[in-house]
Amino acid sequence: MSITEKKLISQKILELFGDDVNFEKKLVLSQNVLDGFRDLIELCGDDPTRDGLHETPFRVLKAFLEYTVGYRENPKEHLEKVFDVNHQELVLVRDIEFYSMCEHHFAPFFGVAHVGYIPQEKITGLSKIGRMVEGYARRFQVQERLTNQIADAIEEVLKPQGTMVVVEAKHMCMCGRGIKKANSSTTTTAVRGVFAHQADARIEFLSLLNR
Ligand SMILES: Nc1nc2c(ncn2[C@@H]2O[C@H](COP(=O)(O)OP(=O)(O)OP(=O)(O)O)[C@@H](O)[C@H]2O)c(=O)[nH]1
Ligand SMILES: [Zn+2]
Repeated sequence: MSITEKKLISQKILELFGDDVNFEKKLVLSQNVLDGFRDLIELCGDDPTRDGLHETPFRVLKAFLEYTVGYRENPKEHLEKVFDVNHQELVLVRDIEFYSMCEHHFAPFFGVAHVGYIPQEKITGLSKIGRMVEGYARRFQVQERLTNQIADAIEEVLKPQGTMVVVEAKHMCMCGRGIKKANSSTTTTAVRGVFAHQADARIEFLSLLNR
């Protein structure tokens, strides 16, 4: 790579991490990552210097920062905007779309989360539940952990009577490679408080979901 190209790449990395206190470390890591992606392209059988692929390693680096933006926030904090409203029945926010990254293959998995809770004293803004889901999804994940983290965040911040989360997702690592089951999808649940102890509460949640 020419000196001009190296300078250009350092400039782009500076734009990404210029404000970061660990800039020097991130510069070295980024350069290593770019070298790694170039090697990967070559290993797969293509030429990393050809026109269409030349800028791909940097694009992939940027895309990965976007897939994992959740590491750079505390998703629970979104829920902390609470209101004291006397509502003692189920609040269900359904079909919250998310896009996550399987930690085993770095392949996407995506779908919807349905998040329900029965408040005690506090409720939160509905959009904040979506923001919290996004914060946990945008990491290297497995679906079960994602499901539990969503439930635990609601429990910890809102201290409700109970929380129930259902996550439905499609895993590209099962569709496009490996076992290649393109139509398969996975459903996971997490229940806390009254949802763990009372079948009626779970039935109400599921019947609303299946309407
Ligand atoms: N439980 C769970 N498993 C997942 C998730 N995402 C991917 N996996 C699984 O992680 C497992 C990794 O298995 P390994 O045998 O180590 O890897 P592999 O040889 O690539 O496996 P195959 O996918 O079967 O080809 C696979 O069975 C995946 O289906 C997830 O969110 N939850
Ligand atoms: Zn996977």
